[in-house]
Amino acid sequence: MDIPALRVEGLSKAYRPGDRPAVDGLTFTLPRGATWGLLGGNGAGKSTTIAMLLGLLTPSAGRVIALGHDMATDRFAALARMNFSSPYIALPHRLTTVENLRVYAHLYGVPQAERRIAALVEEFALGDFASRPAGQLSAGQKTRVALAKALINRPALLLLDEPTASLDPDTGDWVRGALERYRAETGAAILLASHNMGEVERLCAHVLMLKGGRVVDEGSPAALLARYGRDDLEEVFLDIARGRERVPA
Ligand SMILES: Nc1ncnc2c1ncn2[C@@H]1O[C@H](COP(=O)(O)OP(=O)(O)OP(=O)(O)O)[C@@H](O)[C@H]1O
Repeated sequence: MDIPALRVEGLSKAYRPGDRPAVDGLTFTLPRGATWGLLGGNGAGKSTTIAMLLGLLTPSAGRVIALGHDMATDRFAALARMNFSSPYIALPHRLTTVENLRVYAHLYGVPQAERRIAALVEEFALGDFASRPAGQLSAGQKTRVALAKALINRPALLLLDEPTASLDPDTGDWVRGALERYRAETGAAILLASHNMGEVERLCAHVLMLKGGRVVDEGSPAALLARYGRDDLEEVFLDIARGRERVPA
């Protein structure tokens, strides 16, 4: 039987008892080798979802099965084959780019770590600031180091929270290409939370539209465009955010 990259069942989180849940009964199955998008306005529950998928935040209810491992009971087996990048989690700022990559390579037990680091320095063009402390890098440079860190253990499941948010359009485009290549070469699955509709249209086979912690619509970008009678995902997003009815089929 083919084990999906991620199975999420009835996942919910209320930060305080009695609060409206930030994530409310999320259920989906991410197949291996697919890139899916998690879209939603500010406060829709994307980061809370990703934090629960990584086991950083304990769900109030529901289950996460990552690469066949239940995150509640068998988290470390899954985490060894997962990785992530998030603008909310800083790299140790006194360590240089390469020292950071060495620390993470060690944590993940990456074989032939120096070769892997050299390949990532090359791929993400980190050479100019390889010996500079992470705390002295620009936001865009930090993002590239964080993405290199996210790929260090060749993860089978990659969770990306706003992976290109601080990048200029050219670098953002190039990072999207690198992610596509990584997925094509390794068959990894990627879940991507993003506000960038162009990015989601380009990378994602399927999109979950979140509002108030719930999936209010989902489908391939093409199916969503057709369903709402729109030309781009930005318009679909605005329709959903503003509660406009979809165009009748
Ligand atoms: N640590 C926390 N304590 C209490 N409430 C929180 C906490 N973190 C997030 N929330 C609330 O949970 C809800 C979902 O927030 P979350 O950060 O998951 O949304 P998001 O979709 O990632 O938003 P954004 O696009 O703004 O990053 C929001 O109402 C937010 O205020």
